[in-house]
Amino acid sequence: MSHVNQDLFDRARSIIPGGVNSPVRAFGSVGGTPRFLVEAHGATVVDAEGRDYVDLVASWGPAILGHAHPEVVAAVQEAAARGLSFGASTPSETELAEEIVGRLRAAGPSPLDKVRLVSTGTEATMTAIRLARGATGRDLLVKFAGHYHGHSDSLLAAAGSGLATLALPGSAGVPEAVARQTLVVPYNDEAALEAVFAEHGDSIAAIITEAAPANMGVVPPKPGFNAFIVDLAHRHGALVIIDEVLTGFRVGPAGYWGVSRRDAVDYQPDIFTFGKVVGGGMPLAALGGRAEIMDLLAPLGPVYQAGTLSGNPVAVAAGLTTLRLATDEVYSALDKVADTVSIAASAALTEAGVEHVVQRAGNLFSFVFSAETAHDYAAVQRQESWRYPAFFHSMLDHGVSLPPSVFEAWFVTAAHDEAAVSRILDALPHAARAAAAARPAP
Ligand SMILES: Cc1ncc(COP(=O)(O)O)c(C=O)c1O
Ligand SMILES: NCC(=O)CCC(=O)O
Repeated sequence: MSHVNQDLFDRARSIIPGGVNSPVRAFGSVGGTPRFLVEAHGATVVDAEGRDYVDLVASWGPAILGHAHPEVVAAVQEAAARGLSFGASTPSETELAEEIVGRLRAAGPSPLDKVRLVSTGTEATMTAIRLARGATGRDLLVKFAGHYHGHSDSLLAAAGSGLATLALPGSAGVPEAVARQTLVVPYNDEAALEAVFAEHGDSIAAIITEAAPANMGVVPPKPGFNAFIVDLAHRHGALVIIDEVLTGFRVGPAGYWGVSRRDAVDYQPDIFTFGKVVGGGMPLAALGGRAEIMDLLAPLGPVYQAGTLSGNPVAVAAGLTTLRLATDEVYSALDKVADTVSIAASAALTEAGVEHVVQRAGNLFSFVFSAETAHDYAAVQRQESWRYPAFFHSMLDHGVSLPPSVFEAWFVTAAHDEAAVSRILDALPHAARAAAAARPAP
């Protein structure tokens, strides 16, 4: 038995808190040794012991074309050879902004006129909130329980992703005065949202929502819920921030907003946030909205936002090339892989007698170990989540890397070809039987 991953983890833990630079990587809720990755191509990741896995994490979303797509790598190499960072405007950042705006416009009348590039999803949502507060002159923010919008102070209350995995209600270090400015509402609950607006409507700057939540597992909005949010907020003079950091340009060419339009659901939010796919695997994210809101940002307006590495030319090259390669055919391929894998996983769980529901939003999906579809964070938390570690480790033993938490979506890529999918399908029955045999901790 090789101990390379364990040795690397021990060494990392002695010098990096928890051995990781982002908590979700630590295998905290599934146990065992995180795989230290050294390479990734297409649908495959390779660990430091030389073992390869079919990857269903996709760098938590960005790798929509698969890892190290040759054209993306070539674009990055070319850009790098011309200079890593200038701290000045470049032609390509305007091209990327045009590509983002154009994608939404192609899907219908769009509230996205202007875009600013930043480096992480956290920065995008943090800036969006500041902008909403600047635009409205109000302080309160409404977010939904189980949604994750990055790790800025205002957004860690009842957050999904790593906080769900580690069962943390929020974070230490957030000043009470800041925490009080965030009101948390159960998701998909129109009455609860109306009650919050009835009480605080005059003071609410914005509601922020994941376009389709995928950080407590996947919990799609009920039909019309996003439109309801926008209508209610606008009636009270509040703005709506649609967070598409995870869904944007992954579930469709115009993100989940575009998917909703295809289903004849129209809503016009005020600010969008994007990340992950838009940077093609490099640190790049964006926020955008109507011109009169975006022009409140410095240097035109009074809302300050900046970044030494914002619009970094190497990251822009990765993002622009990725988006240009992410054609309608790519999105159809992703949908098909998502269908095949989710149906097969469900069949395997049924065959093994494990109660579960497939939760799905576009090509994003996950499973709750429960008899009922989950519409909110409380329902997701009620599932038999103790079944997941056995399921996860069985998949890993059979060469498939899943997100190491039941509270995360599974990510497919356009590089999941027949061979990759058949490896997943072969692994599933074993994992389903392991989930069936699992028992809750005493
Ligand atoms: C919906 C959503 N918003 C924001 C973020 C934060 O992005 P980042 O990790 O790039 O800061 C994430 C994921 O990390 C996310 O899934
Ligand atoms: N769904 C979880 C994420 O997207 C976050 C990844 C991270 O925080 O490392």
